[in-house]
Amino acid sequence: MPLTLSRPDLQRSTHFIAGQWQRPEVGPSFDVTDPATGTVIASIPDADAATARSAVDAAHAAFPAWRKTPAKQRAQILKRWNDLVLAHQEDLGRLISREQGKPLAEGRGEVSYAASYIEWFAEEATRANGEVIPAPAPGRRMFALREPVGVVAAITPWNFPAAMIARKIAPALAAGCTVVCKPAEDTPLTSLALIALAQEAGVPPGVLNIVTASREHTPEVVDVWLDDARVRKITFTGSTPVGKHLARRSADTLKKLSLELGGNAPFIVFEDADLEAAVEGLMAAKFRNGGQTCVCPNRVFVHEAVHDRFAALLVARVAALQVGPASDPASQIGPMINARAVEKIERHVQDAVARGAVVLTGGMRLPALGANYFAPTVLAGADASMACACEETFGPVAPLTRFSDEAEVIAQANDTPFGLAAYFYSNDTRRIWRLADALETGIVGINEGALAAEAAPFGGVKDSGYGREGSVHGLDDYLHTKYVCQGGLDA
Ligand SMILES: NC(=O)c1ccc[n+]([C@@H]2O[C@H](COP(=O)([O-])OP(=O)(O)OC[C@H]3O[C@@H](n4cnc5c(N)ncnc54)[C@H](O)[C@@H]3O)[C@@H](O)[C@H]2O)c1
Ligand SMILES: N[C@@H](CC=O)C(=O)O
Repeated sequence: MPLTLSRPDLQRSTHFIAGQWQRPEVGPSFDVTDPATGTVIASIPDADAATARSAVDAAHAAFPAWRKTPAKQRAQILKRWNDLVLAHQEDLGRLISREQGKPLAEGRGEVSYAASYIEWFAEEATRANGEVIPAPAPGRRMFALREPVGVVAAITPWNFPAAMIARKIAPALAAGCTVVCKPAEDTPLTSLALIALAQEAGVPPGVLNIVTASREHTPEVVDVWLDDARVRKITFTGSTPVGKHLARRSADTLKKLSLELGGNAPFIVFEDADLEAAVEGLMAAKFRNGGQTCVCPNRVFVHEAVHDRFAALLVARVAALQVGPASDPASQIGPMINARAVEKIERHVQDAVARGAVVLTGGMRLPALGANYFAPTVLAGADASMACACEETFGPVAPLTRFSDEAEVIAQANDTPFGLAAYFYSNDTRRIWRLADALETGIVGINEGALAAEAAPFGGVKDSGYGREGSVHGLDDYLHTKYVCQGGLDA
């Protein structure tokens, strides 16, 4: 089915550097495909090192003027960008769904979610206040000023192609930084459309630059940015191995880093929980975007007293999920992003079954729908020896594990190198605060499955990374503090 947009010009297929949409006359390109069908949607340029460098040249040249642009003016541009994103919600939602595969309702929802970060940081731009420090000696005035860090490189994932770009670019621009961006190779079209709207909103040439690259060429592009001392910050969302690689490789130029990496979220259901609410919460947290979200529960611990009742309620809901392409309005679970993703999910399920888990529903690919579909799955009898308990499955699989004791389940929940999100359901106030304190994660959901919001600090601990996106803390990652002291002021 052709992709029809009310603004066809939002479907861009070139780099955007120094305010120009640029497509090299010669040079490699790569295909963007619809994960539902495998059909090619677009062919876009595959950047090389020279293109990556020219993006930094543009961002570096634009930085002095942009940092001096009054915060209120930067805020007004961001507000116009927010308005344009919302005005084109349907087109952007269609683009997201087509290249990423999520159902159209979720695609539209992601557009509002992305816009909420742009609006939030438009407002935060005008509040990057410094401090006047009481001087410890006479005749001095002491200040802490907050300044933009400089050129920021943003590397984004495919699972939220609009929201992850917005959550990085909006605070960078609000702080007065300029940006070079490389979107995920699976979903570049949404990013290009967002940048086209930013240009329309009045972001000056060079302030925002985007280059597209295939998986093969991505290291060549990003290595240029890692080695270039003019790039002062890397902001990355994606897998932990790539995040660690970026941390190692940026050490020589001591860049500031924000890393939003993988998770292995526990979801704990205590015997005193409201089971219907817990099932509802798990459905929202686990099956959003087909389970391809960094905060998706990866391990579900259920108290033995309620395990079978919870499992029955959950299986009824999961078995009823409608799987299909985004083009079908009835679809609730779309295709997985690509063949690698389906292979990993299948491997996790097969490994769990080989180690004694039982499939309560799902458990297999759905080839009649297409190569990238996997049935929403519930497993019982999961344990810590299984791959699905140690690695992020990133798919629609809920592995259930019985537990009997609070201390034991806390230890199990924390027994992972990851620490992004954790969820639990309980109605015991003392237990609630014991758990909130004991869980080693950056985010805790208590009787709630949907946690992300522009006003909330999003980020992890341990191997899930560092830095916070969104909230009043989200701007800090794009600012540094300059201490200024004036002496000789004694009367
Ligand atoms: N935290 C998240 O939101 C998130 C998002 C996507 C994937 N993941 C995790 O990562 C797993 C693999 O997914 P993926 O392969 O798309 O993630 P990935 O980390 O490989 O890709 C994320 C981004 O990093 C870029 N990238 C890849 N290799 C790079 C390199 N050597 N140097 C610089 N940039 C590089 C990609 O092009 C993409 O833009 C998933 O199964 C999931 O566990 C997490
Ligand atoms: N999708 C997350 C980010 C990573 O997947 C969010 O809920 O914002």
